[in-house]
Amino acid sequence: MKLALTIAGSDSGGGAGIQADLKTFSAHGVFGMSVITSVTAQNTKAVIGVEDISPEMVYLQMKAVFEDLPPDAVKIGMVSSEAIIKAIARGIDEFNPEKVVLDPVMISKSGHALLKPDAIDALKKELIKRCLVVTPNIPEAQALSGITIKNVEDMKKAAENIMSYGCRAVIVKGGHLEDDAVDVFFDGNEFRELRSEKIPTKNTHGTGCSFSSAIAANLALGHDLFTSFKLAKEYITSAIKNSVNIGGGAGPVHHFFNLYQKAGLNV
Ligand SMILES: Nc1ncnc2c1ncn2[C@@H]1O[C@H](COP(=O)(O)OP(=O)(O)OP(=O)(O)O)[C@@H](O)[C@H]1O
Ligand SMILES: Cc1ncc(CO)c(N)n1
Repeated sequence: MKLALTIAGSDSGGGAGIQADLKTFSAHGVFGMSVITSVTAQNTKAVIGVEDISPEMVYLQMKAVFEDLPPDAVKIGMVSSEAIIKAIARGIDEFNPEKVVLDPVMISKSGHALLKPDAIDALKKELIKRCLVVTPNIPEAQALSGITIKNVEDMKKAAENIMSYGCRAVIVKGGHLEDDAVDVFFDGNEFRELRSEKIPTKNTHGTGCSFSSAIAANLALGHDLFTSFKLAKEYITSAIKNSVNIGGGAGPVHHFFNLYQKAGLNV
């Protein structure tokens, strides 16, 4: 059994954060574990409260997991504050995971800040260099690079800039582009693009979380980074196509666990 760990915030609505990550791991047949950084009171419409877990408790959750259940890959999502970033950096340095995917979550789809503005500097200086790949969406790539992004060329410039903080690859996600959903991958040598048609739906809660968790799950399964990106892009496209129209706001993407299909059952 392969193991994957998510270090992220809890979404009470079940569509993003820890909940989306664990559903994604299960859909890939990977055993999921969690380090909770923050608890959000959230649904498809809004975030109505946020309470951070103490940095020491974030570190202790990492210690408990790594000392007994060393993960094959790690995904980091909402980190909330500089103190939590420092606790995660301490855990990474002590336990040395090889494959870390960082989704630099800043603002929820409903518009609520999930990272304190003064923590962006710590994200750049303390976390990015400890990660294999960073997966910003367009507003996050703009905030990290200082480059205004209007098209794929700008996405490439931003990816190059973010690489300078010391990760081994960057994927700038194009879900916020007007036309096709184009994601740009850069590993310091070459740029590669994966494109899918924009699916016309309001139900995209959890796309970014599920996408980065799918990359981590595929890395845990032993795929190389670009293959993991390609598989994750297929997974998220399918999850958005099958997104669920629940709640009054942006409904969640759907995660398939195909064990029933494997057993020949049609449920
Ligand atoms: N409407 C859509 N149709 C097709 N693909 C999409 C759509 N929206 C997002 N994607 C894809 O989903 C993945 C996640 O991208 P997105 O830019 O939505 O992340 P995000 O903004 O970080 O998500 P979140 O708001 O959950 O944090 C990318 O591969 C992107 O191309
Ligand atoms: C806890 C959490 N993490 C990430 C996101 C993504 O926007 C969210 N809405 N909530």
